[in-house]
Amino acid sequence: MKIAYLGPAGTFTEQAVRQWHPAGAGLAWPAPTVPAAIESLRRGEVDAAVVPFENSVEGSVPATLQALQDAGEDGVRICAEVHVEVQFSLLVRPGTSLDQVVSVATHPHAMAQTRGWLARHLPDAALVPEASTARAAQAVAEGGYDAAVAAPGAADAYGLVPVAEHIADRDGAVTRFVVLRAGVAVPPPTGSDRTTLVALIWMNRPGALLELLEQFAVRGIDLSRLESRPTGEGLGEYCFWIDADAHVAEARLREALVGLRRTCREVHFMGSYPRADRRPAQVPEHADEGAYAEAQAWVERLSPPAAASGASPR
Ligand SMILES: O=C(O)C(=O)C[C@]1(C(=O)O)C=C[C@@H](O)C=C1
Repeated sequence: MKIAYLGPAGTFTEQAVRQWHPAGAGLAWPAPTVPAAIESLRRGEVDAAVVPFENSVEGSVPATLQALQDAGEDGVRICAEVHVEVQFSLLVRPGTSLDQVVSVATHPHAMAQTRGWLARHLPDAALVPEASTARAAQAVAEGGYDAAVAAPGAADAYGLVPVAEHIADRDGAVTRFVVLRAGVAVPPPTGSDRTTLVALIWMNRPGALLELLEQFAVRGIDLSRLESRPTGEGLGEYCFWIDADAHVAEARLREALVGLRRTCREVHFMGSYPRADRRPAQVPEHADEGAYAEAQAWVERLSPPAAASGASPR
């Protein structure tokens, strides 16, 4: 399997690839940006793309959400997720000391997670955003900057050394990565699944967001994430990214999707896939498969199809 990921070698995304597909990691293609990884999947040059989705401290990764919004429902789908614990080191060329550092490069999400440490220890340093933490480390090796905030493992890849370790402002940060594929079947339900949707509601309709949430609430579906993002169509035009703790094969989610489709301007199905933490879904009794099957059968008994009831249309 050929896998594209946000490169170069040494990113946290590469760690996610190793976790998801240890055998495929050696052949993986380090894409320069998230959109480039997704585009290579759309063009059929790779079988999967692994990209960062959200971080427990800094929130969602805009480049990924935007690229997926641009790709639309028919482009690519999420088929798995991977959680990676992130830890940051300040990497320099051998021989550089902390007081010699006047420029620091890293990915904006890594910058945000180490902002306090950088302000305390390098208040005068120029902070430069780079495409990834490993790209920043590579640029330090090339002489472009004095230091990079990167994964500890990136030091070996680029001949750098840590001048400081564990520099995150909060311990235990986790980044959630998603595995994208094109033209493959939805993975079967496992009892611990998530479904990602993008919904565009009628913005001028009072109660439209409440109506969207009700589709899940009345069917006993827990939402683990709800985020509004601009659609790009104009000021005040938003779409909602939703993570629902259910699988599209379950009756409760299928009915919720019917409700969303009827009441929203647009709904995009981005994939149903197993949760990385394998936490079993909490399904209330009134929303389990048995409850839906029993209720459906009852409705059918109430009004049999016209032909079967013997009624002749006039
Ligand atoms: O630059 C990397 O190493 C990445 O894999 C990207 C990324 C991100 O987009 O959040 C992943 C995890 C860290 O939070 C910092 C950067």
